[in-house]
Amino acid sequence: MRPSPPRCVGRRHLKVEVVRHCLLIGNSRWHWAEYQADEWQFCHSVPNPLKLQTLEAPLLAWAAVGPIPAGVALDPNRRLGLGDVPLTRMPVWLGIDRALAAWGALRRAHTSGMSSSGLLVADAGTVLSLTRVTAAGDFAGGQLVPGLRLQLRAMEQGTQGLIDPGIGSVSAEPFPFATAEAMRRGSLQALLGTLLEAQREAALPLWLCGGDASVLQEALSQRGLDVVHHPNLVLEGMVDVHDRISRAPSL
Ligand SMILES: Nc1ncnc2c1ncn2[C@@H]1O[C@H](COP(=O)(O)OP(=O)(O)OP(=O)(O)O)[C@@H](O)[C@H]1O
Ligand SMILES: CC(C)(CO)[C@@H](O)C(=O)NCCC(=O)O
Repeated sequence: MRPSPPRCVGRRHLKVEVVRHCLLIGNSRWHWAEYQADEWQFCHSVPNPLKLQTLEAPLLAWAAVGPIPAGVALDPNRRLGLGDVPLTRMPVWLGIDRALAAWGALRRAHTSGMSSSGLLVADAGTVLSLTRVTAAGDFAGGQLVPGLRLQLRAMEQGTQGLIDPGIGSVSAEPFPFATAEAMRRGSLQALLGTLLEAQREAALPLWLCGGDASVLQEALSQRGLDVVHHPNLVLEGMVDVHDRISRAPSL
């Protein structure tokens, strides 16, 4: 997708290409797609309203599941909603990040000839969302479970004796002695169990994205389950949806 032709400034051969952005406001972090030098790159930051003010050009598109800080001016005409995502049978309450991840995966599957059946898409973010889609693009339900970091935080908040050890490497020991290690191992096991069981029940290829995807992919592969790992499915889906909208003839 090429968002706009490069702007020519001054002499005929001097081209200045404006960097363009899409933004997904997540529950904890902000996720950016950046178009520069003919390619899209993806990065993740803490919520960063200041960056919005310093962009060279207005956002191409944005969406949000997390809070939009007061005073942040985002163009409502550039906001993507469920109606923009070419999936069917989506309930109105579905999170836009789930729809975009599912669309990103389905699109990739079509392109690579992997779409004979449906897909199970896991977005391992603040909440790990599982979203099932049919090969025809129908939303077909899912599951939601607290993500790794949220589980650790919840254990501190809900108890007297536990302290959130923060994200860090998870020990290979299945039954660690140390509390912090036991919390991390237990939280990872909860996600692995959810994914293994869901994949078994759905009998569909499992696609994985989100902040905890790489640690999960490695652990799943050790347990004999190969997943399709593309960390930025949500942003890829968003860029594609924006591309379709901007190419569509206006009425
Ligand atoms: N620098 C980081 N800051 C926060 N979380 C991180 C970081 N690096 C990896 N993670 C992991 O990423 C997970 C959060 O995933 P991600 O950033 O994709 O989602 P999010 O923006 O927090 O939420 P959403 O799912 O709404 O997009 C956490 O469980 C955490 O373990
Ligand atoms: C499930 C989350 C929190 C995942 O980010 C988000 O997609 C959301 O707020 N969804 C709304 C409820 C739903 O998707 O069923």
